[in-house]
Amino acid sequence: MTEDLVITRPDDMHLHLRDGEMLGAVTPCSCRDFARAIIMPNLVPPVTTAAAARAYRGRILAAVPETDAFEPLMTLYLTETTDPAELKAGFRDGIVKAAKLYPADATTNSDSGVRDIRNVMPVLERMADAGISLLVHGEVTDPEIDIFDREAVFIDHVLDPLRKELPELRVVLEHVTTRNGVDYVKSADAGLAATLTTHHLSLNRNDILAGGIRPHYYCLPVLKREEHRQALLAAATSGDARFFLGTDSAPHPTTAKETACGCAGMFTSVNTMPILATLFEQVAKLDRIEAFTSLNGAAFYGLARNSGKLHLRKRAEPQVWPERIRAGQEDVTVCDPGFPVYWDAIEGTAA
Ligand SMILES: NC(=O)N[C@@H](CC(=O)O)C(=O)O
Ligand SMILES: [Zn+2]
Ligand SMILES: [Zn+2]
Repeated sequence: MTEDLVITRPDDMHLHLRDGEMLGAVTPCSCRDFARAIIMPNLVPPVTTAAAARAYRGRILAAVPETDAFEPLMTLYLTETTDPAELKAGFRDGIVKAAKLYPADATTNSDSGVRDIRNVMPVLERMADAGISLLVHGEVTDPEIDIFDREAVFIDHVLDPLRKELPELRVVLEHVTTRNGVDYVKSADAGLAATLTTHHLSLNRNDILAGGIRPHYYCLPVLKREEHRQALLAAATSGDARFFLGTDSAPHPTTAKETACGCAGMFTSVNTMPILATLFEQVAKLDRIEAFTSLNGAAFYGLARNSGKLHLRKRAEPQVWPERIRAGQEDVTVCDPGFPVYWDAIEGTAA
């Protein structure tokens, strides 16, 4: 049985590549299937200047295998002291594609993030004028708010008022995890889009907690109920151009996940495309996978469509990936989607 689906080479519009040995280990995993990626700036210290973004881009390119072509699209980490002129200059030079808003302490390496959105309004106004997109980790950090409600509360209390005040600001609600988030994006006329992750499309909160606690399924925003996963899958497979793939592949050493207080993040860049082909096939929407992974995101960012192709091939036997990938002295555990995957991503042509 050979069923080949040939699609435009995908882009990953939300990716963590880290730095050092981890960067060296995980970058080739993204290059295999993806032509470009929006690179998250939450390094330690964070990427807050155009010069730091340029240097980081150089380190990423040095980790790209010679046989691959991969374009890192850099972002700046917004802080309460971000200089709008610096951001605009980086954008004008083409090195900076967007700025990322992390509410302080919302997620991995977000302690330099924004404590009060009022404090960055002057930067956001300049971004709106210049057409620079704001990418948001959309969760409030108030300890009074239940962790499963933090995205919905962020939308109501932060995002919606912000968009009313600055309707021209282009916003990506990153890793949207709830029906509320999907409905909110759909309700907007223009200038609002959302990325959807591999793991939020594949898994729900039972996968973390039922039958034993599974630290490899812990990520932020945390996995939600099945009804939310269904809403995300419906959005991803709808063809609606406001929804596109951002894997949020976020590698942490296995030792930092399998511990009493484990890090948030799943490593999915290796197997995202086969997992997505399986999910889209399950709902008879394989014809929509190209829009979701390869067309919608590029259109939002005003990028040309990739000329390379990716072949997705149906297999007789389920896929087996290495359980872990070595990264220097550490290793990273590959995300197990929890269902058999009968697709391969093969013969990616770069050109
Ligand atoms: N998604 C995650 O669970 N973790 C990300 C940060 C983020 O995207 O929020 C990371 O950098 O580890
Ligand atoms: Zn995030
Ligand atoms: Zn992320």
